Amino acid sequence: MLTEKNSKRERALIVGVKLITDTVDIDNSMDELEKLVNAAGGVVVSRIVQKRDAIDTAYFIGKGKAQEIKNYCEELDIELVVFNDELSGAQIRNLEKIIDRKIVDRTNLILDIFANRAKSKEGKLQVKLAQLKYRLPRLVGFRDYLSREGGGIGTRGPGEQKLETDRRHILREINNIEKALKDAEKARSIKRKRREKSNLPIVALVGYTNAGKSTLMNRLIETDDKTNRNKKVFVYDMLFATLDTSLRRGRLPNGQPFLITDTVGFVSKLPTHLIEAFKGTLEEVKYADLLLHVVDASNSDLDIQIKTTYNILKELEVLDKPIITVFNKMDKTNIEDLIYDTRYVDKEIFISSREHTNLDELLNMIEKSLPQKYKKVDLMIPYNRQSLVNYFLDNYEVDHIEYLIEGTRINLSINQIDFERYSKYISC
Ligand SMILES: Nc1nc2c(ncn2[C@@H]2O[C@H](COP(=O)(O)OP(=O)(O)OP(=O)(O)O)[C@@H](O)[C@H]2O)c(=O)[nH]1
Ligand SMILES: [Mg+2]
Repeated sequence: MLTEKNSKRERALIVGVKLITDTVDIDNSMDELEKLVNAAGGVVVSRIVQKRDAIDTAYFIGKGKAQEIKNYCEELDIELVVFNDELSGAQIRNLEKIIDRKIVDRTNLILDIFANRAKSKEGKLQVKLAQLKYRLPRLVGFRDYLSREGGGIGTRGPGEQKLETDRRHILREINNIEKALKDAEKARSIKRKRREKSNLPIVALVGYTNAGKSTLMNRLIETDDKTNRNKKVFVYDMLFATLDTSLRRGRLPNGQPFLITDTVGFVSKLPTHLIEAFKGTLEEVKYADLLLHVVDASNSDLDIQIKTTYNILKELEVLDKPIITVFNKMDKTNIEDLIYDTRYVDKEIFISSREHTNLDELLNMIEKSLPQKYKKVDLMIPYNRQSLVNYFLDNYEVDHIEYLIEGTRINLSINQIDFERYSKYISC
């Protein structure tokens, strides 16, 4: 059943619990957990779903089931058991005692993927902070397998030995990282101020992981002819391909340039510490004029994607911004088959970034939804008003500049205030 390549990967069993009161589609949630295991470099050999009235405080799934899992692990040569929910330190310890395998919960798995993927210094610090906060109340539970040989999934990130030192040391480290992140935030706000001077409207791409945000970003930047400064972003069929925010330029049908920012994808039950830690990076969303909420229309559970994103946007306090819900991957599904809770969708559009379907319509919608703060103008500035040219060069992205006999001709998009102030220089 396993391929050559898979045989070197850690073999995992995934375990989910469906409570009687749960409304989530457990199969879909387990499919996602399997993808998360793959993204962490493991291979899922088997899965178990248990229906319960309530969670078992000591063992999460109950002692009998844990014993069953132990036998399963021996039979199928499984090294790792991954739970679809967050476990307490005591539950991890108890389960490890019975199952005698590494126990990783969903939170730790996601943190592990992030730890492996983070590239920027800030990204690494953010993940490390979330990991330390997750591990702090679970130190005792973790001691056992962190000291085991091998490491692997669930053990990467902050140095294992460090976790073996005392709580106070970890608290001090958390403190230091928080300070370093504050500094990084300051640096980012300086950069942002510089960008704000360019006065370009900002469109932020948000949504569930693997929905196609980066693919759409690459399509949108193709609208700008100055492509040499517009590097494409990374697209991959894997959860959490994008971890760092990036900013590129696009152009609306009316010629107005705009900035697009891609962000880290969301997933259901995203660890709170991680959201907390990533709030700095996600803050870019706060400065956007418009949000494009990208949804993978081909996924069977649209509501999970939509509500997860909605809740995170709510936490970031950005729900008052205009939002267009972009149903992507329409090449894989039909509009009639889409079932979702319309309460979370205001304006919507159905596209395929891969097949370039309906992108023009999307650009028109973006144009209409962006606050009309900017107007494209062609100005002729006499030579005795050269300081004005300098003002435009310093404060705006100038599309074109030409020095003619009668003065400086300059093409650019300006805000409403400047439009009124300098309307007498408009040449056409
Ligand atoms: N069929 C189809 N596949 C698409 C479409 N758009 C994106 N994809 C594929 O979906 C996968 C994920 O695309 P990304 O653009 O990396 O998704 P993302 O939302 O940026 O994902 P993260 O960065 O992981 O959050 C890739 O394999 C894309 O090729 C589409 O319109 N149709
Ligand atoms: Mg991406």
